[in-house]
Amino acid sequence: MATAIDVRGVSRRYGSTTALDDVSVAFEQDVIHGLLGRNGAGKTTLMSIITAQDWPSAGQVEVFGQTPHENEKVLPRICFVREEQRYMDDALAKHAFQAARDAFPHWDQEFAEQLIREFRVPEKTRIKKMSRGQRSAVGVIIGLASRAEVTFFDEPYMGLDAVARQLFYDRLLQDYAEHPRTIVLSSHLIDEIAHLIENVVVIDHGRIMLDESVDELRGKAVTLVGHADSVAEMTAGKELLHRETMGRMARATVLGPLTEAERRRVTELDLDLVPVSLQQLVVHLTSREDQRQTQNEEAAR
Ligand SMILES: Nc1ncnc2c1ncn2[C@@H]1O[C@H](COP(=O)(O)OP(=O)(O)OP(=O)(O)O)[C@@H](O)[C@H]1O
Repeated sequence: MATAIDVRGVSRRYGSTTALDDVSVAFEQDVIHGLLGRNGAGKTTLMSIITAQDWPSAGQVEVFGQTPHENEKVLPRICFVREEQRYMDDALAKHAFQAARDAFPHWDQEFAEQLIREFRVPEKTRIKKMSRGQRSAVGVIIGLASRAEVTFFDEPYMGLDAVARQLFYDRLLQDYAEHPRTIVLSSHLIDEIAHLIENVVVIDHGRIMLDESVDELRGKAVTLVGHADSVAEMTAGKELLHRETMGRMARATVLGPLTEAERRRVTELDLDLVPVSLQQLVVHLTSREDQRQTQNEEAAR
């Protein structure tokens, strides 16, 4: 698979704050990536640098093999939709759509009009006067209809209500299936976007903690549900991520795939194997990685 975005040794300091600390990561082409991390982790900073809206203090970024900064060959191929998108003071939604139509070579006007109807965007209202959700919808529509080869959504859907959010996820997946492209969705709500993403990049304190395919990640743990004694037998000696009991029943998530023999025993014990929550897995793996990095730093001192 080809690489769409290559970030090498990127750091970004704002005064005494290190927003990104020697970040190296590659985003594969034509894949939906999740860029996950807690508040202040460095997600927006990383996206701003890749999309040439900010400069790194050190390191390099390439999009399709070229530096995006001040590069007219690359910039029209990148769309960055952010929650607090700024528009001209008296701009109406139709002005924002018109500007996007001019900026993005693959813009699909018919698709944009369909989305405007579906998201119920009042085209003749000043964007400044719109509700937060309506403003979010303007960004989401631009992100989808631009069909940019690399599209970043920086939590633009946070202002959307449940119906509009579902609509965004549905349209994103449908359109991506017909027009594959590189999409990066940033969020701190992992389970909310877990069904959309194929690859997970987790950032914390400006450092990459995890970069893995969702399938590989899910294969790293199993959740067992059934009689508490049977669950206890199967989880003995394993690293436990989560356990809850409900009367005589238990539900436990353990790290590590099961062997063939263990799988047979699971069937004998009449236990159910259910999909693992990506959120639990990411939280666990990143806190473990965090401890490891802290220990390494202490050892180096
Ligand atoms: N322009 C700036 N000036 C000073 N500090 C900044 C600036 N932009 C970001 N930071 C700091 O850099 C760190 C990373 O911020 P960033 O916005 O990238 O995080 P984030 O992961 O997008 O967070 P959130 O999920 O809360 O949006 C934070 O500590 C933030 O305070």
